Amino acid sequence: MPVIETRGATVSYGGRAVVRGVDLVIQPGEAVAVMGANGSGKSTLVKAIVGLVPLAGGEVELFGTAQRRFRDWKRVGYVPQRTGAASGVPSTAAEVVSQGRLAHRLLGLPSRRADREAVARSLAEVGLEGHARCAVDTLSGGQQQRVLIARALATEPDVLIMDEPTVGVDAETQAALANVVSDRVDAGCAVLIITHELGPLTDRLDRAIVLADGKVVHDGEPPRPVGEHADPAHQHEHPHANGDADTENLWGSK
Ligand SMILES: Nc1ncnc2c1ncn2[C@@H]1O[C@H](COP(=O)(O)OP(=O)(O)OP(=O)(O)O)[C@@H](O)[C@H]1O
Repeated sequence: MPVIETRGATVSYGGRAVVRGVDLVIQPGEAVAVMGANGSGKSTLVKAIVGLVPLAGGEVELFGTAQRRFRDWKRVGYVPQRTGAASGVPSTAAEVVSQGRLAHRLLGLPSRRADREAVARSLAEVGLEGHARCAVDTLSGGQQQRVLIARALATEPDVLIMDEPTVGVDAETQAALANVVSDRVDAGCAVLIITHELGPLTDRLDRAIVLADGKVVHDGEPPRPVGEHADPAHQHEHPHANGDADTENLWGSK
Protein backbone atom coordinates (compact mmCIF):
# COMPACT_ATOMS: atom_id res chain seq x y z
CA MET A 1 0.00 0.00 0.00
CA PRO A 2 1.44 3.41 -0.94
CA VAL A 3 2.46 5.80 1.82
CA ILE A 4 1.23 8.75 -0.26
CA GLU A 5 -0.98 8.71 -3.31
CA THR A 6 -2.36 11.73 -5.09
CA ARG A 7 -4.73 11.57 -8.04
CA GLY A 8 -5.35 14.69 -10.03
CA ALA A 9 -4.43 16.84 -7.03
CA THR A 10 -5.24 20.46 -7.75
CA VAL A 11 -4.76 23.46 -5.46
CA SER A 12 -5.85 27.01 -6.20
CA TYR A 13 -5.03 30.29 -4.55
CA GLY A 14 -7.60 32.98 -5.26
CA GLY A 15 -8.95 31.07 -8.25
CA ARG A 16 -5.49 30.49 -9.76
CA ALA A 17 -4.50 26.82 -9.93
CA VAL A 18 -0.87 26.50 -8.80
CA VAL A 19 -0.90 22.68 -8.49
CA ARG A 20 -2.65 21.21 -11.49
CA GLY A 21 -3.71 17.59 -11.66
CA VAL A 22 -0.75 15.95 -9.94
CA ASP A 23 -0.60 12.14 -9.82
CA LEU A 24 1.99 10.85 -7.39
CA VAL A 25 2.69 7.55 -5.66
CA ILE A 26 5.25 7.14 -2.88
CA GLN A 27 5.87 3.61 -1.62
CA PRO A 28 7.19 2.62 1.83
CA GLY A 29 10.96 3.07 2.07
CA GLU A 30 11.20 5.20 -1.06
CA ALA A 31 13.28 8.37 -1.05
CA VAL A 32 11.94 10.90 -3.52
CA ALA A 33 13.02 14.45 -4.29
CA VAL A 34 10.57 17.09 -5.45
CA MET A 35 12.31 19.59 -7.67
CA GLY A 36 11.39 22.48 -9.94
CA ALA A 37 11.75 26.20 -10.36
CA ASN A 38 10.69 28.73 -7.73
CA GLY A 39 6.93 29.05 -7.78
CA SER A 40 6.36 25.74 -9.61
CA GLY A 41 4.11 24.54 -6.78
CA LYS A 42 6.40 22.25 -4.76
CA SER A 43 5.56 23.64 -1.31
CA THR A 44 1.88 23.88 -2.16
CA LEU A 45 1.77 20.24 -3.28
CA VAL A 46 3.41 19.10 -0.05
CA LYS A 47 1.11 21.30 2.05
CA ALA A 48 -1.86 19.74 0.29
CA ILE A 49 -0.51 16.27 1.06
CA VAL A 50 -0.27 17.06 4.79
CA GLY A 51 -3.61 18.91 4.79
CA LEU A 52 -2.33 22.44 5.38
CA VAL A 53 -4.06 23.74 2.25
CA PRO A 54 -7.33 22.39 0.84
CA LEU A 55 -7.63 20.60 -2.48
CA ALA A 56 -9.63 22.32 -5.18
CA GLY A 57 -9.82 19.01 -7.02
CA GLY A 58 -8.51 15.47 -7.02
CA GLU A 59 -7.67 13.22 -4.10
CA VAL A 60 -4.91 12.58 -1.57
CA GLU A 61 -4.58 9.29 0.29
CA LEU A 62 -2.23 8.62 3.18
CA PHE A 63 -1.48 4.99 3.98
CA GLY A 64 -4.50 3.98 1.91
CA THR A 65 -6.93 6.30 3.75
CA ALA A 66 -8.54 9.35 2.18
CA GLN A 67 -6.76 12.31 3.75
CA ARG A 68 -9.99 13.87 5.10
CA ARG A 69 -10.56 10.70 7.13
CA PHE A 70 -6.91 10.17 8.07
CA ARG A 71 -6.20 10.49 11.81
CA ASP A 72 -2.89 8.71 12.32
CA TRP A 73 -0.77 11.86 11.97
CA LYS A 74 2.04 10.51 14.11
CA ARG A 75 2.96 8.41 11.07
CA VAL A 76 3.71 11.64 9.17
CA GLY A 77 6.76 13.77 9.99
CA TYR A 78 6.65 17.22 8.38
CA VAL A 79 9.43 19.79 8.40
CA PRO A 80 8.06 23.07 7.04
CA GLN A 81 10.10 25.54 5.04
CA ARG A 82 12.23 27.28 7.59
CA THR A 83 10.62 30.15 9.38
CA GLY A 84 12.76 29.87 12.50
CA ALA A 85 12.13 27.47 15.34
CA ALA A 86 12.47 30.37 17.76
CA SER A 87 9.14 32.14 17.77
CA GLY A 88 9.82 34.54 20.61
CA VAL A 89 8.86 31.87 23.12
CA PRO A 90 11.95 30.84 25.08
CA SER A 91 11.85 27.08 24.51
CA THR A 92 14.77 24.72 24.82
CA ALA A 93 15.72 22.44 21.93
CA ALA A 94 14.38 19.46 23.90
CA GLU A 95 11.04 21.23 24.47
CA VAL A 96 10.61 21.95 20.76
CA VAL A 97 11.53 18.38 19.84
CA SER A 98 9.14 16.99 22.45
CA GLN A 99 6.27 18.64 20.53
CA GLY A 100 6.84 15.80 18.10
CA ARG A 101 5.65 13.41 20.82
CA LEU A 102 2.27 15.06 21.29
CA ALA A 103 0.40 12.66 19.02
CA HIS A 104 1.86 9.75 21.00
CA ARG A 105 1.01 11.31 24.36
CA LEU A 106 -2.58 12.08 23.48
CA LEU A 107 -3.05 8.37 23.10
CA GLY A 108 -1.73 7.94 26.62
CA LEU A 109 1.07 5.75 25.35
CA PRO A 110 3.95 5.19 25.43
CA SER A 111 5.39 6.16 28.79
CA ARG A 112 6.99 9.52 29.49
CA ARG A 113 10.28 7.73 29.67
CA ALA A 114 9.81 6.58 26.07
CA ASP A 115 9.06 10.22 25.16
CA ARG A 116 12.28 11.42 26.77
CA GLU A 117 14.25 8.70 25.05
CA ALA A 118 12.73 9.54 21.66
CA VAL A 119 13.59 13.23 22.16
CA ALA A 120 17.19 12.40 23.11
CA ARG A 121 17.53 9.94 20.22
CA SER A 122 16.15 12.46 17.72
CA LEU A 123 18.48 15.23 18.89
CA ALA A 124 21.41 12.81 18.61
CA GLU A 125 20.34 11.80 15.10
CA VAL A 126 20.75 15.40 13.93
CA GLY A 127 24.00 15.85 15.89
CA LEU A 128 22.58 18.12 18.60
CA GLU A 129 22.85 15.79 21.58
CA GLY A 130 24.84 18.40 23.51
CA HIS A 131 22.24 21.14 22.94
CA ALA A 132 19.09 19.69 24.52
CA ARG A 133 18.90 22.36 27.21
CA CYS A 134 19.91 25.28 25.00
CA ALA A 135 17.28 27.94 24.33
CA VAL A 136 16.41 27.63 20.65
CA ASP A 137 16.83 31.36 20.06
CA THR A 138 20.49 31.04 21.06
CA LEU A 139 21.13 28.42 18.35
CA SER A 140 22.34 29.19 14.83
CA GLY A 141 19.93 29.10 11.90
CA GLY A 142 21.29 25.74 10.78
CA GLN A 143 20.98 24.33 14.30
CA GLN A 144 17.39 25.59 14.52
CA GLN A 145 16.66 23.80 11.25
CA ARG A 146 18.07 20.61 12.76
CA VAL A 147 15.81 21.08 15.81
CA LEU A 148 12.80 21.14 13.45
CA ILE A 149 14.02 17.98 11.74
CA ALA A 150 14.51 16.32 15.16
CA ARG A 151 10.95 17.31 16.10
CA ALA A 152 9.67 15.47 13.02
CA LEU A 153 11.89 12.45 13.80
CA ALA A 154 10.62 12.30 17.40
CA THR A 155 7.21 11.47 15.98
CA GLU A 156 8.81 8.22 14.74
CA PRO A 157 7.12 8.74 11.37
CA ASP A 158 6.68 6.26 8.54
CA VAL A 159 7.07 9.11 6.09
CA LEU A 160 9.31 12.13 6.55
CA ILE A 161 8.41 15.15 4.43
CA MET A 162 10.86 18.06 4.35
CA ASP A 163 10.35 21.37 2.56
CA GLU A 164 13.70 22.76 1.39
CA PRO A 165 15.64 21.79 4.51
CA THR A 166 18.95 22.80 2.90
CA VAL A 167 18.25 26.45 2.21
CA GLY A 168 20.84 28.64 3.84
CA VAL A 169 22.25 26.03 6.20
CA ASP A 170 25.90 25.27 6.87
CA ALA A 171 27.94 22.29 5.68
CA GLU A 172 27.61 20.56 9.06
CA THR A 173 23.82 20.72 8.88
CA GLN A 174 23.85 19.51 5.28
CA ALA A 175 25.91 16.50 6.32
CA ALA A 176 23.60 15.84 9.29
CA LEU A 177 20.61 15.98 6.97
CA ALA A 178 22.14 13.58 4.45
CA ASN A 179 22.74 11.15 7.33
CA VAL A 180 19.15 11.52 8.52
CA VAL A 181 17.84 10.68 5.06
CA SER A 182 20.12 7.62 4.84
CA ASP A 183 19.17 6.42 8.31
CA ARG A 184 15.43 6.85 7.72
CA VAL A 185 15.54 5.05 4.37
CA ASP A 186 17.54 2.22 5.94
CA ALA A 187 14.84 1.98 8.62
CA GLY A 188 12.15 1.61 5.93
CA CYS A 189 10.73 5.13 6.25
CA ALA A 190 9.68 6.95 3.09
CA VAL A 191 11.30 10.35 2.56
CA LEU A 192 9.90 13.17 0.43
CA ILE A 193 12.28 16.10 0.21
CA ILE A 194 11.87 19.37 -1.64
CA THR A 195 15.25 20.56 -2.78
CA HIS A 196 16.95 22.48 -5.55
CA GLU A 197 20.28 20.68 -5.32
CA LEU A 198 20.64 16.93 -4.83
CA GLY A 199 24.40 16.76 -4.19
CA PRO A 200 25.42 13.65 -2.23
CA LEU A 201 21.76 12.72 -1.80
CA THR A 202 21.60 11.70 -5.46
CA ASP A 203 22.74 8.14 -4.76
CA ARG A 204 20.25 7.71 -1.91
CA LEU A 205 17.24 8.77 -3.92
CA ASP A 206 14.99 6.37 -5.75
CA ARG A 207 13.31 9.04 -7.83
CA ALA A 208 12.99 12.70 -8.49
CA ILE A 209 9.75 14.42 -9.41
CA VAL A 210 10.08 17.69 -11.27
CA LEU A 211 7.24 20.20 -11.27
CA ALA A 212 6.81 22.99 -13.79
CA ASP A 213 3.91 25.40 -13.53
CA GLY A 214 2.06 23.07 -11.15
CA LYS A 215 2.38 19.94 -13.30
CA VAL A 216 4.65 16.90 -13.09
CA VAL A 217 7.05 17.10 -16.03
CA HIS A 218 9.41 14.32 -14.85
CA ASP A 219 8.98 11.35 -12.54
CA GLY A 220 11.93 8.99 -12.64
CA GLU A 221 15.70 8.91 -12.33
CA PRO A 222 17.12 11.78 -10.30
CA PRO A 223 18.96 14.20 -12.58
CA ARG A 224 22.68 13.55 -12.48
CA PRO A 225 25.26 16.26 -12.74
CA VAL A 226 26.98 16.07 -16.12
CA GLY A 227 29.99 17.79 -17.64
CA GLU A 228 31.24 20.74 -15.72
CA HIS A 229 28.20 20.60 -13.46
CA ALA A 230 29.81 17.52 -11.91
CA ASP A 231 32.71 19.69 -10.79
CA PRO A 232 31.97 20.84 -7.25
CA ALA A 233 33.83 24.07 -7.96
CA HIS A 234 31.52 24.89 -10.84
CA GLN A 235 29.44 27.99 -10.21
CA HIS A 236 25.95 26.74 -10.84
CA GLU A 237 23.65 29.07 -12.63
CA HIS A 238 20.14 27.94 -13.30
CA PRO A 239 17.07 29.92 -14.26
CA HIS A 240 15.37 28.87 -11.05
CA ALA A 241 18.23 30.16 -8.95
CA ASN A 242 17.56 33.82 -9.67
CA GLY A 243 17.59 35.63 -6.37
CA ASP A 244 17.97 32.33 -4.62
CA ALA A 245 21.74 31.93 -4.62
CA ASP A 246 21.84 30.40 -1.16
CA THR A 247 20.23 27.24 -2.50
CA GLU A 248 23.34 26.50 -4.56
CA ASN A 249 26.12 24.11 -3.54
CA LEU A 250 24.41 23.32 -0.29
CA TRP A 251 25.55 19.78 0.22
CA GLY A 252 28.99 20.49 1.57
CA SER A 253 30.86 20.93 -1.69
CA LYS A 254 34.39 22.04 -0.94
N1 LIG B 1 -0.66 31.51 0.49
C1 LIG B 1 -0.60 31.82 -0.80
N2 LIG B 1 -1.49 32.66 -1.36
C2 LIG B 1 -1.47 32.97 -2.67
N3 LIG B 1 -0.55 32.47 -3.54
C3 LIG B 1 0.38 31.64 -3.06
C4 LIG B 1 0.40 31.25 -1.67
N4 LIG B 1 1.44 30.40 -1.48
C5 LIG B 1 2.02 30.25 -2.68
N5 LIG B 1 1.40 30.98 -3.62
C6 LIG B 1 1.74 31.04 -5.05
O1 LIG B 1 1.62 29.74 -5.58
C7 LIG B 1 2.66 29.46 -6.49
C8 LIG B 1 3.42 28.21 -6.05
O2 LIG B 1 4.09 28.50 -4.83
P1 LIG B 1 4.93 27.39 -4.04
O3 LIG B 1 5.42 28.03 -2.79
O4 LIG B 1 4.14 26.17 -3.93
O5 LIG B 1 6.12 27.14 -5.06
P2 LIG B 1 7.52 26.42 -4.82
O6 LIG B 1 7.75 25.58 -6.02
O7 LIG B 1 7.53 25.74 -3.49
O8 LIG B 1 8.51 27.64 -4.82
P3 LIG B 1 9.92 27.90 -4.06
O9 LIG B 1 10.94 27.06 -4.76
O10 LIG B 1 10.15 29.36 -4.28
O11 LIG B 1 9.71 27.56 -2.61
C9 LIG B 1 3.52 30.72 -6.55
O12 LIG B 1 3.14 31.46 -7.67
C10 LIG B 1 3.17 31.44 -5.28
O13 LIG B 1 3.30 32.81 -5.44
